[in-house]
Amino acid sequence: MTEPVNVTVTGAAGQIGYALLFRIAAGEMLGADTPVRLRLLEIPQAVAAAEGTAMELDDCAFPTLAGVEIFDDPVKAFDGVNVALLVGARPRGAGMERADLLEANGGIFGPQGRAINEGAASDVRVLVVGNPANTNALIAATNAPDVPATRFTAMTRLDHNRALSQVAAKSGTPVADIKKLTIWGNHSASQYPDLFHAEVGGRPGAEIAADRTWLTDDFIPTVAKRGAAIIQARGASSAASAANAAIAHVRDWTLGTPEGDWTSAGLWSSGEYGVPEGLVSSFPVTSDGTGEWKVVEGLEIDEFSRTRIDASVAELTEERDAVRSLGLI
Ligand SMILES: NC(=O)C1=CN([C@@H]2O[C@H](COP(=O)(O)OP(=O)(O)OC[C@H]3O[C@@H](n4cnc5c(N)ncnc54)[C@H](O)[C@@H]3O)[C@@H](O)[C@H]2O)C=CC1
Ligand SMILES: O=C([O-])CC(=O)C(=O)O
Repeated sequence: MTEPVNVTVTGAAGQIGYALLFRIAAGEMLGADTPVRLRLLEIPQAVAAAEGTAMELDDCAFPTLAGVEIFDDPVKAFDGVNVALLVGARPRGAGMERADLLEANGGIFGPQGRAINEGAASDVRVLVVGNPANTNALIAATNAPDVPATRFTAMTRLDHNRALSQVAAKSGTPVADIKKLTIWGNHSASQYPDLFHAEVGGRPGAEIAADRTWLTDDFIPTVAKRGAAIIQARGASSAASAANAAIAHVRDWTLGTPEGDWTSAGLWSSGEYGVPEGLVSSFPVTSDGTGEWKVVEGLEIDEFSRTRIDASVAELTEERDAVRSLGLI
């Protein structure tokens, strides 16, 4: 067995945390040969609940689980961290404006970014799940100036999986035969799920996208508003599907994406596809298993897609400007 990997999960006592921790401990994220040491970060009021989850983790007797520790201090929780899953965030409360939400989350992701800067292992990889995920990743990255900004990513894998499932239902093609879908932009209702470069059972995605009524009135809004639809139906936001997407994001990042396919992730832009440098935006990405995401290059973006990508990027720019004016970055 190799040396255990330190995995810190914030918001560990929340609903995504409960769906996530057991699968990480079972080896589904980093592989069955890689032991993990779980480090759970919670706010003081939720530490007791996290302790209950740790007891259950013990009771599973996972061979890949090398230990569980619980913290209410980010400096301690991120000391020596290799993989950080930033799930805990401040949900939007009644009467809260967007700026209030950004400010409240700045109070979480700023200190967490500084703690990662101070104590993380040199190979640290960070996935931000807590909303607004892209801008929270931007805040954390900006507060960690000694860690490469490309190590901070935001989760759009759930949107990617939702898009796969919608295309499978529309085309009658198994999910396994749908490749090269892309989520562009923000993890919000402005995101753009792009079918034009996809392969659907060996046929070009553009053939399915040719049904413009389905594309614009059904596919795009269904994917973009799926989070709200789940909340409406379940009375709580997506948890098991979000945990599943987080595991897939980290697994592909560290172990590699399948040959002949790509996935979607929110990455620190270096100007690809006209997305201003320093925004955390979703792109089509591959990984060769060396722990670096690469943006897929050279895709042709037509007018239809350009307008939608630009609209989502404009929203990211507004969020960036808002957190800048609040002094959070
Ligand atoms: N990017 C994506 O695709 C998705 C993102 N989300 C977001 O993930 C986040 C978590 O969702 P749930 O687990 O359902 O929420 P939840 O409310 O069940 O759990 C959040 C947990 O975070 C903890 N927390 C709050 N502040 C913290 C801090 N400073 N440090 C450590 N822990 C802290 C809370 O005590 C709570 O236990 C939300 O922001 C949600 O909107 C949810 C689904 C998909
Ligand atoms: O919409 C929400 O609050 C939760 C979320 O991010 C999603 O399910 O995509």
